[in-house]
Amino acid sequence: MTASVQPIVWAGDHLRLLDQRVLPHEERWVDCRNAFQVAEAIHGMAVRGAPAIGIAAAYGLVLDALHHRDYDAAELVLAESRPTAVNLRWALARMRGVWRGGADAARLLAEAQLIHAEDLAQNLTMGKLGAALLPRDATVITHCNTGALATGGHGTALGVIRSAYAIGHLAQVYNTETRPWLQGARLTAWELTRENIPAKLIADGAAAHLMATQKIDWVIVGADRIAANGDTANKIGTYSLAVSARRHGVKFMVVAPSGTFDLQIRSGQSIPIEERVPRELTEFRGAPIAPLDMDAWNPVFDVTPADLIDAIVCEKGVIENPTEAKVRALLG
Ligand SMILES: CSC[C@H]1O[C@H](OP(=O)(O)O)[C@H](O)[C@@H]1O
Repeated sequence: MTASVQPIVWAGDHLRLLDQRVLPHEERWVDCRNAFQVAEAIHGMAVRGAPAIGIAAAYGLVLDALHHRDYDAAELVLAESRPTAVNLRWALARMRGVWRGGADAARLLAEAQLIHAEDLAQNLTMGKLGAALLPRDATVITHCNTGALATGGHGTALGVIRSAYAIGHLAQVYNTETRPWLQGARLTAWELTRENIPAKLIADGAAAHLMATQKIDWVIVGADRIAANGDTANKIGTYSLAVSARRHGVKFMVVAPSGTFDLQIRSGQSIPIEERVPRELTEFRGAPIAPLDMDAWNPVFDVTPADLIDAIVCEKGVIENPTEAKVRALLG
């Protein structure tokens, strides 16, 4: 079972990206013909989501290889497009391994397409593993967008939700709006409503009240980088969801493929947190929300300590109550 939407499409000599800046009310595509244009699409969040930006970056290298452009320059501009999601660097490293072997554009394309296909397969595996942790007719909260739009298809946390719904283990989703970029209100809502999965949108600030007043079984989120000890960087607001979940006896699940783990860093303190421009907070689509002279601080990720996480689901298996020993045992 895969989601109907495919936001990343290889079109023979260019890459087509479903522009996530204008969903859900407009379906517009961005056509990229070189690595720089893919890097711009990643930085500008036309394509976003940790696995999706890794997949897009892999295709970006192919675009430049097709025209025999400098590989190192292409890799650098892509690597610098966003700092937190380690999947970007993981994909670039995997492609470099192939290029170093003297690969031509056709071989690089095959590897990019393999990364893309493997991500979908991993998400379907994680969907099954995560759905099995949920009780029948579960009620869950999810944050940001972790669906087909953020991955190679099906999704990570939203993939667990899709898989759980398919087997009767899901009665209700509450998806947070996820300010300031509204991945939840615009993208997760779009994916859930297209598939008639029972969901209610909530303000980010309503999640703790929901957990305090109603039976919530799990909070299920994605990840952008997971340190060796299980500390997890994810969309801003994830940490406060984890604190509220622990306070109210709600279980907390992180869903991420193995390409999201960064075993080079031992704790979340070493994860670079992306800060974006203040106007993403003070405006929405160019319309001012705050006074024009209002400054803002706009970190777009935070780190949830491993001791607030009940389970990390990846395609290699489930890590319950994650510790460095357990993470390394599963992921080497
Ligand atoms: C499937 S992981 C998606 C992950 O990426 C999102 O961040 P962004 O929308 O800024 O790329 C968010 O942290 C999601 O959990």
